[in-house]
Parts: sequence; structure tokens; C-alpha cells
Amino acid sequence: MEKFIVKGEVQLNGTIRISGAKNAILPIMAATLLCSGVSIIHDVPYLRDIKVMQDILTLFGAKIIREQDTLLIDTSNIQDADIPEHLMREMRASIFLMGPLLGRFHKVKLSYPGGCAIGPRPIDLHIKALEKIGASVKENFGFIEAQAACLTGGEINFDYPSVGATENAMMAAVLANGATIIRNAAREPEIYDLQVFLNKMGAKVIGAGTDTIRIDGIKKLTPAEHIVMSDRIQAGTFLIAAAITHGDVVVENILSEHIFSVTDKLKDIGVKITTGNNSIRVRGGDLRGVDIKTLPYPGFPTDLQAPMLSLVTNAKGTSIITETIFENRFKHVDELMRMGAKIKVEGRTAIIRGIPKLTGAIVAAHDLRAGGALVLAALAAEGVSEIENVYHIDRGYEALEEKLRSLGANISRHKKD
Ligand SMILES: CC(=O)N[C@H]1[C@@H](OP(=O)(O)OP(=O)(O)OC[C@H]2O[C@@H](n3ccc(=O)[nH]c3=O)[C@H](O)[C@@H]2O)O[C@H](CO)[C@@H](O)[C@@H]1O
Ligand SMILES: C=C(OP(=O)(O)O)C(=O)O
Repeated sequence: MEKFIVKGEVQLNGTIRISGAKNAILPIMAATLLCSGVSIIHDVPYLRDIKVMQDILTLFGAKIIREQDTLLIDTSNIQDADIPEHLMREMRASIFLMGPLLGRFHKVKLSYPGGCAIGPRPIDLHIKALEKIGASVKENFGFIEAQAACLTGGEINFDYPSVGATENAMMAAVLANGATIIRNAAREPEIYDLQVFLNKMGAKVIGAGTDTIRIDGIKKLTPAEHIVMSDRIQAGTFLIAAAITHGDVVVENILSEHIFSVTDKLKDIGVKITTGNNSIRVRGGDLRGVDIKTLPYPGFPTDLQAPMLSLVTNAKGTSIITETIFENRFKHVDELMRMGAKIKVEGRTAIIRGIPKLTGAIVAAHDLRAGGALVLAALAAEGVSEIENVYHIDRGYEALEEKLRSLGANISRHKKD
């Protein structure tokens, strides 16, 4: 087990480049199972979830080579296999394999996925979507078995725009007979990136990024090469890091349109934002309280709720943050209170009374973004903080401490005693 030790009150200054997005790479890696041959994915960071996806694809016989930030995934000799429960439980994205495996092998048996413990995370929408295009799905003692001699295009109307269920449905439908229409689809940029990759493989998908996606099934896909989109959540985390330390940071390789909901809120809080061509500069100012509600894209992303909550603990006045996506995504609150933050949680709403400064403390990351949020709080706090359970942070932030150090932060990684 590892921990971070952070000495706070250091302004961050400099330039940081954002790498490819975990949440775009994982479904794209799953999609490589849909064809035979070598697919190439560029700008892939070293993350724990990506290593787990590599391990799963390897079980199916895929040969994977990493050349720096490029993954070469050879699916020429893949065959059906069972995914051990411990790998399924490692991350939410393991469920993204259901659609491609069904498309390729006409049957799939999986246990339930894991992922951040941020409230119940059912997979009913994934299952219903696959049933709509002809799969028969049985749930038995923690396992899901789906089969379809032949998937057939159909109409999928989501009750809720689930990101993962939209991606699973797209990946299953590309090899189905006929056309599939997905309505009330999630509109996240990662879904558009998946569409681009699938179309490079020869699929016929249109509409990703809107709430209606149409997939005209084809018989066979071919391998593709792709530079994955940059990670808007990582970018947002660095923007907030600059703001909380009153620093001056340029975040490069980010499309500002992907995070305008975040930069708009940062401006409301009092932070100076300058948008360049594929970059954003953030300069800290006097912080004032704001109200934020997490929503599906293009609303404020739930994955930046925890980092933003850290920021407003230092904002003058009262802030109200409402989490509408996940039922239990306030585990960072108790930890921030150990650092002196004044926060009251009522149901899905956190009410934060800003204080001039947090104080360093020993705290624990309970999930990925909560871990990121505690690192940000520690950067601003007076004194030294220890953040335990760094393995959560490693799921989604590549070498976070090295990147922060390049901006001047005083942070180091240690084995926990
Ligand atoms: C690997 C990945 O890409 N993870 C992201 C993905 O997760 P994920 O794909 O799991 O998120 P979803 O959009 O599916 O979940 C949103 C909400 O829908 C509910 N739901 C979802 C599926 C289902 O079958 N039934 C159901 O009720 C969930 O419990 C949750 O309350 O989108 C989330 C929302 O932007 C992000 O926080 C995660 O970082
Ligand atoms: C919630 C997240 O990831 P996952 O869906 O993989 O748990 C996240 O990336 O913040």
C-alpha cells in the first residue's frame, strides 16, 4: 500500500500536457475484439485500469505490445474464454466487454463489474439494450449469460442516458443484421470517440454526441489506428489544482468545448480562464462560493465533483454542490472535514461554508476522484498531509505526483508503514 505525502501552500506554475482519456481508451480496447488483426491506439497513459483491460484481452488470446504511449493490440488469434471474477471486479469498464464479445462470439458469460464505490451501479440498462437487439440474457448467482445466434438491429430507448450502456449497445450493434437506433443515448465526448474508432474499423455509426445514434450493421470489421481523445477529467483536475493553489498553469492538449461546464464554473468562482488553441490557461484569483449540480454531458461532470468540492472549501461564502448521477459520491467529505473543511451533507447535497485555509491531516482516498480531490486539498492546506490508498488514484491519474512536481508541488510517494 502506498501513500502520498504533500507539503501544502505551494503555488503551481507551468505547463502540463494532458494524455489520452481512460474512459475513451477502455471501450476502444474492448472494441478491438470485434475484428481480427492489429489495431493501434496512440496516447495511452500508464493506468491501472488499462493494465487490467490488457490482462483481460490477453486471456482471449490477444497479443498486446506497448511502445511508449502506443498500444498495438493483435486480435488475430482470439478465442472465447471466461473472465475471472477478480478481473471483472477490478473496474467498471469490464462490462464494456459484453457487447463486443456478444458481437464476435454470439455468447458471453460474465460476473458483475467493479469500479469506484460511489453508490449502486446496476447494469440493467446494458442488459435491456442487448435484449432489444436480439440477445437472450440470464442472470444467475452473480453471473450474466447472454447469447444471440444472430444479433438483429432494433430500437433501444434508454430510460436514462447511461454512458456505459450506450457504448455497449453501439459495440454490439455494429455487427448486427440491420439498423439499430439508440434514443436518449449518452452524449459524452468519449462516446463520439468510440464512434470515430468503430467507423475507422469499417462500421457505420452516426449521431454520437447527440441523443440519437444510428448503427447500420455490417458483416465484418477490420483493425484500425486511432489517437485517443484527451482526458477532460484529468484536464479539469489540473485546472482546479491551479485554482486552489492560486497558481498560473497552462493545460495543453484539451479541447475547451469538452469542459466548458467546468471552466464556466471556475470563472464564476473567480478564477481567470484564457482559452487558446487546444489549451487553457488558468490563473487563481479570490475565490467565491458557487452552486453546482452534476449532470450528464454537457452538464457538470460527476467525475469532477470531488475536486471542485475541495476548491470551494476555500471559497468565500457558501457553496452548494448537488450530486445527481451517483447515490453515494461524497466519501471525500469526511476526509476534507479532517482537514478543517466546514461541510454538511443533506441527501445528495453538500453545503460548504468556505474557510480561509485547510490544515494538513492524514486522510484516505476512498475512490479515484475522491483521491484526486484530497491531493488538491493537501496542495492548498497549511502543513503536511498524508493521503492513503494511492492505488485508487493510480486507476485514473498517470504519475500524478510527477506531473504535479513538474508544476512545483511538494509531493512524494511512499510505502505505507
Ligand atoms: C469507465 C467509465 O467510462 N466510467 C464513467 C461512466 O461510468 P458508467 O458507464 O458506469 O456510468 P453510467 O452513465 O452508466 O451511470 C450513470 C447512472 O446511471 C445508473 N445506471 C447505469 C447503468 C445501468 O444499467 N443502470 C443504471 O441505473 C448508474 O447507477 C448511475 O447512477 O460514466 C460515468 C458518468 O459520467 C462516469 O462517472 C464514469 O467515470
Ligand atoms: C467513476 C470513475 O470510473 P469508473 O466508472 O471506472 O469507476 C471515474 O473515472 O471517475
